Amino acid sequence: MSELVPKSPLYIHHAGPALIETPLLNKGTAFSKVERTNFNLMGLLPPRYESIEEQVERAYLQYSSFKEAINKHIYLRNIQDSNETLFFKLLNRHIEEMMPIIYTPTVGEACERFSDIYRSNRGLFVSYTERDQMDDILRNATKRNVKVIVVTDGERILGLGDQGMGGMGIPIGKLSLYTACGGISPAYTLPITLDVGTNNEKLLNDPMYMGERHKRISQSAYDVFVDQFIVAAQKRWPGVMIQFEDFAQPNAMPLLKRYRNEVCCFNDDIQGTAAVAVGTLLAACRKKGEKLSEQNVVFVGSGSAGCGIAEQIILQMIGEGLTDKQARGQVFMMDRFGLLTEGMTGLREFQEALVQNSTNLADWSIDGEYASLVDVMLNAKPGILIGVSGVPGLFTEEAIKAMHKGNKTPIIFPLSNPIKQIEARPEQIIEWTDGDVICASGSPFDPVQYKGESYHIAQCNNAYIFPGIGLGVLAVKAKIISDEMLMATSVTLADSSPVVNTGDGNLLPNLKDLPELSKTIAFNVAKIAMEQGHALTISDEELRARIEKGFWLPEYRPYKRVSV
Ligand SMILES: O=C([O-])CC(=O)C(=O)O
Ligand SMILES: [Mg+2]
Repeated sequence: MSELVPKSPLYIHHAGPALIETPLLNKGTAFSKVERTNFNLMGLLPPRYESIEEQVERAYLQYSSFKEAINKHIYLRNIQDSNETLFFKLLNRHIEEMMPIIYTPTVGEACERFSDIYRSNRGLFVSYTERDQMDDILRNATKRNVKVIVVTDGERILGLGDQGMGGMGIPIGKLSLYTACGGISPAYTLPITLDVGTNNEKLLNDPMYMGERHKRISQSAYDVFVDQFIVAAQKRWPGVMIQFEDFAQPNAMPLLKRYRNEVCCFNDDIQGTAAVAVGTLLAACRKKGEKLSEQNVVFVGSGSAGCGIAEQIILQMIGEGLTDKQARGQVFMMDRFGLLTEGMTGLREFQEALVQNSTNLADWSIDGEYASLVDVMLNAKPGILIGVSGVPGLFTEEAIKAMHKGNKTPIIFPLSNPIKQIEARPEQIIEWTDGDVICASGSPFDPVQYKGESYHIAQCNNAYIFPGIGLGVLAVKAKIISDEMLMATSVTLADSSPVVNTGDGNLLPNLKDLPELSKTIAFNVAKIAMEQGHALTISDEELRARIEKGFWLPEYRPYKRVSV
């Protein structure tokens, strides 16, 4: 359809080699004869004129010649750094195959080996030692009209811990999905890494490591530095949306609290993961014909992601009629010491609100001093188990079997990424429950074959959520991102569950349907933003038209030269 609509020309200054070397503008062999003449490109390209379709075909052949996922990743990143339109066309064509390559799980390895596989620059590296030049650094961004920033400090990359400057792979991967699935033009996106050092000894001792070679700076210096960055970014691109990504627990929640009412921002690991988890849980409960508020829920992992999901579940349960106290009584948080209970010391503020009180546990029988996962399974008889620990193997056979004994068709989500950090693999969970389970994971898995049946594993990943948030925020220029806007994303996701809607099919929409889902999420997010007075007010038709018209598609536009 889009091919049939004549594209309006883009007026550009670049010409000659500089044009071919600008990834946002480069068309490679697709530059027409007229363009090659007008922009001084004659002789710089092989003589044949190709369509983007032909370019995609060649790129896919080259891509397929690589066996290892990391080499495929390097190849795709190279295309992205030389021709963004082609990169996104290729990605759109093969999203199911390529998402695990540009995103989790392969992006985890790309972060761990960032310095080894480094090819060319993308985004901004804002390092602590260069903080006096912050404004200059931001001015150097090759994109002038930035609307979405994903920023990390590399301290908690997926479940892989501190990757220092190598964490940059994550903002790059997330923003690729903003474009591929959320239609945000790559001209509007900017990945940023705040390099404040690393406590990863392996990196500090690695001669190849390209980041700042010192331990992470002190908390007080860190707070001032992040503040300086947020202020500078808002000054450079007023109203820019900022997604905090993969910050470690001690900083993630405080940063969110500090900025969420001041600037348009959210934390993907706390709020994005909570939104996708609640949306997927709502769909799973509807599939069972039950309510979320009827379930006991157990978390393995009580960091900011786990507690973020727990609070969102509690809100949902309250919405379904429970009191706050009743809802909290149904949510059980475990960390490395066992179940979080009243009176435990050393808990963070956001964990304090989620401890179990002793009256609730009065009739529990447990083996040791603290309740183990098996104890919790046997006593709480949860319908839902969620893993956000980053520790592989924590869902043991004994615990899963104990859960299944107390609950028919349990809902089990091992969400830790990448795959090597997962609490239990889907095929194990299916075997231990004899196939009587609803399972979703954070990273992608092939369908599991068990006793002649095929089990599709939903990928309960915040990628279902954040592209739509960005699209909605941009459509109405939202000033902040409220809890209600996030809640709307969960409900939208649950409402688009194929199995809920048709009684058949998967728990979550297919990845190739993400652009359409993002548009619906964007519409619902923007509506709430307008209702709450966080955005400009426009009619539904206008909103729909903006989302549709603003949705960037990877097609080459004709170029005209800016006359000087
Ligand atoms: O990046 C992903 O796949 C999901 C996520 O935010 C995380 O695990 O930190
Ligand atoms: Mg993350």
